[in-house]
Amino acid sequence: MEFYSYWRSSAAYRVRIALAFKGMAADMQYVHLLKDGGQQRLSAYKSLNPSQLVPTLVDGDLTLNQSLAILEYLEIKQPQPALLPADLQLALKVRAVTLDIACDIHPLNNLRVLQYLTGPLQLSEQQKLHWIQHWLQQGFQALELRLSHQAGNCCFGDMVTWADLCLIPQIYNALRFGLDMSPYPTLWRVYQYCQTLPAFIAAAPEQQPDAQ
Ligand SMILES: O=C(O)/C=C\C(=O)CC(=O)CC(=O)O
Repeated sequence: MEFYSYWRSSAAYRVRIALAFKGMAADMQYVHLLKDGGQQRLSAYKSLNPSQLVPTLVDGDLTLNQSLAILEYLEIKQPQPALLPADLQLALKVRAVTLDIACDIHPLNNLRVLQYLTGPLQLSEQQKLHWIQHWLQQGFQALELRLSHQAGNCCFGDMVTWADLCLIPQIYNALRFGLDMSPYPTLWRVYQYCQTLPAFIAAAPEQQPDAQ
């Protein structure tokens, strides 16, 4: 398998955690989102992923974008150790949390959106930061309420699931932008716990060879 990653991409970070957790090897390919005007825009990468986003996974004939689809592929290819609960209702709730993060939080603060705010829309850095923190706060408030009753060490009891794979990179991103995490004690507790697990440590942005 080849995996196209960027150290600070929270979508790539989700998949790196899954690869490490399942002990699956991948040939890492690095796409620098800022260098050369954004290497994701170079034609070689664009032909692999017309969305010009990371991550992309290539496994034989299969070229797959979207981190959640890639997580699903890895789960099918190597079911153990599982990252989804066996209980159907719980597994669906895990999926809903992944969508809360991947659809409703992360895209609003993604690089291309921020570049559009400060480029064509001419927002100041301070206005950009306000935008970022506003959407993080909205998303995290809902997640805190949703998870406070069911979280243990992880979002769903003590089992590491896709929800944690999405949450921890999103909190990493929030910390980058100076978000105060004190209103979200459950999310913060899960973050602290997951940071002690080997798969999360190995997948962390600062551990990647393309980190600078
Ligand atoms: O400033 C940079 O290093 C460029 C890009 C990113 O971090 C990736 C993102 O767009 C944020 C994210 O995925 O959470």
